[in-house]
Amino acid sequence: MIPQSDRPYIFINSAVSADGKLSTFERKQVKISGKADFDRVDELRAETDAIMVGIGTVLADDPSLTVKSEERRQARAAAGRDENPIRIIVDSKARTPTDADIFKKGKGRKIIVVSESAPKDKIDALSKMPETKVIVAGSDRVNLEEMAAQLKNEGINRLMVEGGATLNYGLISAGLVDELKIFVGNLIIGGKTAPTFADGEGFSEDLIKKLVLEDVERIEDGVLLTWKVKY
Ligand SMILES: NC(=O)C1=CN([C@@H]2O[C@H](COP(=O)(O)OP(=O)(O)OC[C@H]3O[C@@H](n4cnc5c(N)ncnc54)[C@H](O)[C@@H]3O)[C@@H](O)[C@H]2O)C=CC1
Ligand SMILES: Nc1nc(O)c(N)c(N[C@@H]2O[C@H](COP(=O)(O)O)[C@@H](O)[C@H]2O)n1
Repeated sequence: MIPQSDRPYIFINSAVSADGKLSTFERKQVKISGKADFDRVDELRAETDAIMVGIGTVLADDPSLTVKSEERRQARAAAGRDENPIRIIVDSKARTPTDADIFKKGKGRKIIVVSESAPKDKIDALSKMPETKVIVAGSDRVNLEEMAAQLKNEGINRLMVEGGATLNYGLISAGLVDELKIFVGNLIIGGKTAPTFADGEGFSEDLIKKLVLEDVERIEDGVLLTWKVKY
């Protein structure tokens, strides 16, 4: 586990259904959050240095990961920051499409984190995208600890992760997550193959992660839970 001083402060924000799912079994995006929760997420985005998702989320949702409020974008610009936080994709094999929305929507830096196993032509194509840097960490799959240290060197002190299920699990099992913000919405999605908050291989009983509850807040018909991760 790398010391917190050598990496950004990392928190995950996710919206789950009452049965803990992130999306449907077809991996179709679901509006779990209502207007008030999306606005809370927008404020969190505006306050962070960078936002990260896994390639699975890019291929499923094609998110732009921009700050939606004009006022918040202007406040960032007035403070000498880019209008949007740095948008980061964890993408071992460099599968990010060059026509993805993160390249088409909003200004600001993008970082694609790949492994040494990524095809060179794909890395070259991504490196040529405007305001985009490709970082290599790990041999076959992205090494998340190495990535976190490199992101600190890029000047990122506060990093917001927005899923998905595999990346959430990978970061938590690598001991890289400080805080979780989980909005539990008023719906049941169901499905044994639908992504949950943390998928991956799962922890054996002795390695299960324990959390400390920091806050509980009702937002419309859902609940926002804030937890710190115990290591
Ligand atoms: N409700 C919500 O708040 C959110 C829901 N989602 C949903 O989650 C689903 C996507 O989740 P996943 O398919 O699990 O994809 P993911 O977004 O977690 O990306 C997983 C990919 O990350 C890459 N990766 C590279 N190195 C890794 C490492 N060391 N550890 C872990 N991952 C690594 C791998 O290529 C892996 O396939 C979609 O259905 C999407 O709609 C995604 C984000 C937020
Ligand atoms: N906070 C939240 N609530 C939901 O109900 C959601 N479905 C998500 N999904 C995440 O938001 C991303 C879309 O971002 P853009 O609107 O394109 O900027 C999506 O990819 C998930 O990460 N989040």
